[in-house]
Amino acid sequence: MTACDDQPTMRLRAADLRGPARPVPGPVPAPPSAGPAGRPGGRHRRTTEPAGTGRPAPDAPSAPHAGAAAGAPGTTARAAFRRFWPLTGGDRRRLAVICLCVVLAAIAETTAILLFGHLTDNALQKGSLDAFWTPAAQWLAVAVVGAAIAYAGNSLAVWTAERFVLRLRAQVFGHVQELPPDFFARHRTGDLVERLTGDVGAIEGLVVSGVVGTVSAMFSTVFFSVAVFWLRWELALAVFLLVPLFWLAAKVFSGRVRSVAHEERTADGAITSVVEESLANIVLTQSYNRKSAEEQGLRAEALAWMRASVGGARMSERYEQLVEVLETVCVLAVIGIGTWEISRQRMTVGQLLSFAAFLGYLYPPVRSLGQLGLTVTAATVSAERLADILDTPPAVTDPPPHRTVQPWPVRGTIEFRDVSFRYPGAGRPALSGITFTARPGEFVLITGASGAGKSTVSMLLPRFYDPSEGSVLLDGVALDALPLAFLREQITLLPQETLILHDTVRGNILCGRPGATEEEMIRAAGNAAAHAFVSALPDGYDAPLAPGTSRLSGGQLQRVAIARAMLRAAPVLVLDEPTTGLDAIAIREVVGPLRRLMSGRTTLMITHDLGLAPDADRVLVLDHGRLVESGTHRELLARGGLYARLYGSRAGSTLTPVRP
Ligand SMILES: Nc1ncnc2c1ncn2[C@@H]1O[C@H](COP(=O)(O)OP(=O)(O)OP(=O)(O)O)[C@@H](O)[C@H]1O
Repeated sequence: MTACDDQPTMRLRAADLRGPARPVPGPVPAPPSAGPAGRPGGRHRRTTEPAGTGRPAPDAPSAPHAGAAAGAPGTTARAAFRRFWPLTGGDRRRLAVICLCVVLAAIAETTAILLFGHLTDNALQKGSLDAFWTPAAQWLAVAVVGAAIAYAGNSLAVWTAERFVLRLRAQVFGHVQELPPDFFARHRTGDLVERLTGDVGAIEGLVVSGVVGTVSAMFSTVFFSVAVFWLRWELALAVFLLVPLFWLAAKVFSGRVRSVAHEERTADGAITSVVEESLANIVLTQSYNRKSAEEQGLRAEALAWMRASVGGARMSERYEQLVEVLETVCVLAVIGIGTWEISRQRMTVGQLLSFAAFLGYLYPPVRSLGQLGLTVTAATVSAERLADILDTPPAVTDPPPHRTVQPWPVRGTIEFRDVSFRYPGAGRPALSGITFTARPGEFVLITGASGAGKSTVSMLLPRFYDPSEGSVLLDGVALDALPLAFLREQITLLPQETLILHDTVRGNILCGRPGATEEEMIRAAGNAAAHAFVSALPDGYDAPLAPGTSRLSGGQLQRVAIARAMLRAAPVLVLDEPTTGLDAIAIREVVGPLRRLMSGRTTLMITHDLGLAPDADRVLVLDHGRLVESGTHRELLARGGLYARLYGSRAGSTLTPVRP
């Protein structure tokens, strides 16, 4: 699901903000084009289809498709509303103008219906053309002005709703980007995508469209109610006695809305996840003949979605049909009492038709108000899903101003001082009491068995996490006293998997230092031994790349990443298994550029491959999160401990040392 998928939803909702009027069903005629909104046959629809599904939304209890609000499970709709309302900050005046437009539109509709009654009694019934022209002209004028107001209000409403979505999505997306890696391990990407699209749109449905729709419904209800009481208060009273039935119906149905909404949102996210993960693993799928397994996975999620969707639609339809019956009861009551009144000459046909028309216009807003509870109940589901993201604190933040150390020209001394670290929720620490120093320009190689804690060391340097105990320092300054952006500018991280952006080769290299010149970029590519193969591409540096692209080999992609790191020119370099996944030939092509990249920088290289160990100024050996050996390659070999065993057991390194 993409942001674009929200568009029709938004448009539909905003276009319906005013709520189309609905003529009385059955034999009672309604004015042919009563109001400025010009929706005589229109069906009132406040809720929306589920974002991205393109499925039409039924009226009331289809609220599950519309839902929105905020907070952890159990949070009230009011708290949800309060949480997201501040995002309307810059648009309150516009909201006021939209509300004014809906009020004016309701007044225009009321006026139009009164003119219709007048025309019926004075022109139609008497067959007098003279009595036709003036009210007809007035009606036309009201219709034109009303149409202009409705257009202005709806256009503004669409714009305001979209701006809200823009802001909310930016807020959630901004927050997501600060979250620690373990958050992404706990949440499926597809589900997060769904939250950033469908759930964000649903919250707009509560906060912006919900407010405007409620104002519209309230004013319409008041105007049309006053009009029907003014026309025949006894008749109006009889009809109004039936109104609680509508509220009762809405209340009865609200119970199941929440669970259906939750099921549907979760199923939406699961489908997106399955599709996204399956496409990302297409090579695995094809090479291991997993096609039918993947299809079954999608089918299972799609069935869950179908069940939730059908359940929601059926519930909606039951509610819809019940309301139809209730409306018919009201209409029959009006016709019966009206016929009685006309037979007693206490009412004209024009008055009865106007009355019926007002009732036709009155039901949609009354229904809207009745549905509000359902909509809000469903809306909290999306809010809970977003709150799950927004309430997850970033693992690290900038230090408070009084603790912030001002930037300086960093030399690159890295110090781990008695560092211990446990991943959130993990049973045992990944690192225990690690102490070492890497001086400017030194090459420190960190090795150990799988799971020993090597990669965790690399996580602490750019502060993806802070140590549970002890501290990490840069040039003697604790990392948590540095502005995050400054700290991360000083460190270049080349993780195990080559990170490629969906961009051109140029864009991929320049993201190392966005302001760099073309010359600097080409020089970096040259030093990374990438210039030759990039130039040979049909589009050269403008060739598009994408994660998992097959356009370049693994070794070539790694060299693009090295060019990016070269351009960044940070004093500290962290290489996490820089040759993983590369064959011997590719590794040989990468080693030269790597050496140039490491030159003059403090380098921590995390690797199982000990081919470069003789080059290292120091080798650190980790075992079960502890630093068990530290020294040069020769010293550690001579010691005959874990390192000697690791070195002896290697099946033949692919990295070529400089020193023997
Ligand atoms: N996000 C996480 N949550 C909980 N535990 C984790 C997490 N990431 C790693 N661990 C655990 O922390 C320990 C150290 O993991 P780490 O990835 O640092 O080891 P490693 O030495 O780099 O292993 P490898 O060589 O296989 O990459 C392991 O026991 C691992 O299971």
